[in-house]
Amino acid sequence: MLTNLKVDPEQLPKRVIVCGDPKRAALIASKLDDQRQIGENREYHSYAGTWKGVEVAVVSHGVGAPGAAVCFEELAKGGVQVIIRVGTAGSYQKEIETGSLVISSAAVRQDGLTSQLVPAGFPAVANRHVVDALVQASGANASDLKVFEGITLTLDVFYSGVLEFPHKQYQKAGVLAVEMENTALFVIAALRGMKAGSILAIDGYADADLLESYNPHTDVMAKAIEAESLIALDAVITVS
Ligand SMILES: O=P(O)(O)O[C@H]1O[C@H](CO)[C@@H](O)[C@H]1O
Ligand SMILES: O=c1cc[nH]c(=O)[nH]1
Repeated sequence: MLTNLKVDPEQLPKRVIVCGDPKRAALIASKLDDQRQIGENREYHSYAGTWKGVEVAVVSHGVGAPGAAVCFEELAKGGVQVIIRVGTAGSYQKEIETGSLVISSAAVRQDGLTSQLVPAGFPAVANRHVVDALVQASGANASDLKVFEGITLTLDVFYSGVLEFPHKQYQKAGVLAVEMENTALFVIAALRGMKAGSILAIDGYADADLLESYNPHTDVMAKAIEAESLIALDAVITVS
């Protein structure tokens, strides 16, 4: 039994969709055939079923890299081979508007977790086959939504303290979006031999004021999350 997920590895499919929010996990899982819950403990809610005839799991990892890392490590222990994160993020570029999608090709390691796992120069990169599969699946599922591909940033901070967010320098460097778990996913996947990728629905422009207007519970976001979920499900079953 996987200790924190409380999932029996024998019941765990080798292809997994992960997301922060347990309710989003339930929503994505509801699209599967033969859907069943295979675990529930803390923020980790796990489901299994089939998508277009292929066994897939959906697991929530909560907010932030350390808790998510526990999830990703236990999925690796359970024999998982392909993981795609279906997340939300703030935009770093004005042309990437609310409701757009971003496929992360790599993530800047501004989190604390990965610096305790690997040296500073170790890259956090998505698997190229997973990125390709996400781009391919976007063609069929994104319809009128704009889809971007590029570097994202992972931060530990959601509400700032007395220090300023590092948004401006990364906006200038061409980073597309900011979220809180991609580096943990990409580094742990590299260490444990899993293929990982991430697609993000944009919930606003990330400047110092974003958190005052932050609202991921709108119709525009629901549409983007629906589209990215279908894209990720199609992609996760095509990666070999
Ligand atoms: O929507 P999820 O997948 O949780 O992703 C983003 O949303 C959370 C912050 O509200 C963080 O977990 C961040 O990475
Ligand atoms: O970390 C996050 C997640 C969503 N939106 C943000 O602005 N930041």
